[in-house]
Amino acid sequence: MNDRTGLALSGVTVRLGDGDAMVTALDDVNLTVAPGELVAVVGPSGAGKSSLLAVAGALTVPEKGTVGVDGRDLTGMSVKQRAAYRRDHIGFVFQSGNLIPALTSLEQLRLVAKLSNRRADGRDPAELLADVGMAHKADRRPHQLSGGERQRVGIARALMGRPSVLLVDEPTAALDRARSHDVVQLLARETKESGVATVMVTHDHAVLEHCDRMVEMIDGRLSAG
Ligand SMILES: Nc1ncnc2c1ncn2[C@@H]1O[C@H](COP(=O)(O)OP(=O)(O)OP(=O)(O)O)[C@@H](O)[C@H]1O
Repeated sequence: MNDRTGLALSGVTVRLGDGDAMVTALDDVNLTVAPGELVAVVGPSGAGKSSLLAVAGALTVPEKGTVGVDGRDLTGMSVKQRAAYRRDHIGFVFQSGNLIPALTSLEQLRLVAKLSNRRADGRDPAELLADVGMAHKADRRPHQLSGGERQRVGIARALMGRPSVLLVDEPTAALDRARSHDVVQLLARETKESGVATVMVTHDHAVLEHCDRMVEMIDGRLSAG
């Protein structure tokens, strides 16, 4: 964890579509997120928030600019290198938890351990499940869990490989107010404890109090909120 410097996007420009339908989804975006920091990204629909997560997670490569994770620039990597880097250093949490229907909570985490090359220094699935308050539901499958519980398992799964960067897309979209606070509080705590640089896209202004910082995205440009 000592060689961590977090996430650094510099001069990132992403264009999507082609011809007349070309859209500048990200326009010269700069963003740094330190290890242990939780940064919220807000902004209207179509502003470029998903595009930001996609470049930060090495799912897409920007037309211009650099995307650094712990000082390594992801934009110069081959597709294969990026996939490996993503698997080993970046965690994703999606709106609905995106869990595998047939697997229990514990099995969701064990599967990650099995697929990862970094098994030796990964987290212990049962311990991590206990950390996120889900030990008592280790044997439940996703359809037997509430939305908030599914998110907890999704967060634990994303942290299994000790990622440097955690990318979270609308984690409270399907949750009521109390559950939303619980889930973002958990994210804030895990961010600190595991020293991960976390970016959370949200429409939910009620949960911003748990974040270290907020930035606003409008028309592909980022400004301090
Ligand atoms: N594959 C694509 N081809 C062309 N344009 C696209 C494509 N994907 C997204 N866009 C456009 O790029 C811009 C940014 O989209 P993006 O999905 O990043 O916004 P967003 O802030 O995440 O929106 P939302 O809050 O609705 O999810 C929008 O104008 C969108 O219409």
